[in-house]
Amino acid sequence: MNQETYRQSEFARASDPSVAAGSRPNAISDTLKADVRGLSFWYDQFQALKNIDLPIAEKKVTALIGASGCGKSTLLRCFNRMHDLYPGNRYDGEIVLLPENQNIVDKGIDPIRVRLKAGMVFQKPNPFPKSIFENVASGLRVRGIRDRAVIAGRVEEVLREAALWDEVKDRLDQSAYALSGGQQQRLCIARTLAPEPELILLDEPTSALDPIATAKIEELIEKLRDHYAIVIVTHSMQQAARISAYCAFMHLGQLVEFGTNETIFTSPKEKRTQDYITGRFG
Ligand SMILES: Nc1ncnc2c1ncn2[C@@H]1O[C@H](COP(=O)(O)OP(=O)(O)OP(=O)(O)O)[C@@H](O)[C@H]1O
Repeated sequence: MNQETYRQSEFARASDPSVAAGSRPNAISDTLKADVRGLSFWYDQFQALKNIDLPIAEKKVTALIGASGCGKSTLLRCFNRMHDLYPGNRYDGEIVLLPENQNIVDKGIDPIRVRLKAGMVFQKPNPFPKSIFENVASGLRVRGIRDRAVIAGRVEEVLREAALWDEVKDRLDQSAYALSGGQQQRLCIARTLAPEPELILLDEPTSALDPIATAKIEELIEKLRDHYAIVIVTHSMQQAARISAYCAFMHLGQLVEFGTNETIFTSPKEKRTQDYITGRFG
């Protein structure tokens, strides 16, 4: 265990007296970027998440898997407080962002600030009806950056990071809608990277794309994971196996099993996990 990981596990014990040393569920040896602790969530009367404990490792991909309706997207949306847009929705428990030790589902924390820290990319590419340049630049202006040279430099930087620069550098003023679906999705990823998020949330980011565009997004995720903590919802077991370091299998709002990619796909402990990954249900 490295020093930072040790410090964090000590922190987890110290800040949660109900968790005895060494008995914390789903403990991992990697440095944590976020820690979901006893998280429950309600859409009005309906409880969609039940007491979830889930560590999110820094600079790794964590995949949320499970049958339709099990709560994957609901959990992902808690990380950027998207549920706050609807009154009646309610969280209980914590998602602690580390190392700042901030519970991002605490009502006292401004959801807009949370969204700058946790950027989300959706199933269908959703660029703004603006130019390619403006799609990325608008994320910087939200952060209060006004200097045109700084904005132009950062736009180029993130378009390069999103592996899109070479394809768009000569047409930055064109509408984002003129791009292919795969390019639009990489533009949405660039837009998410612009304000320098701490966490990247991907909700089935390739489900609307063809195999070639999917491969490009997966290549991109493999590069981004060197720099960011990434949480991805995917229905593709092959995709989860290819790109994730950790997997969380969910069922009916509960986290049934969490482990390294290798454990989940080769020797899951729970029969329900085994049945799902082998295609026996879902
Ligand atoms: N806005 C909402 N209001 C009420 N219930 C909702 C809402 N959104 C989702 N649900 C319910 O919460 C549960 C979890 O849904 P969620 O979309 O998180 O599942 P999922 O695992 O992401 O499914 P899928 O793989 O089909 O996207 C489901 O029972 C769903 O019907």
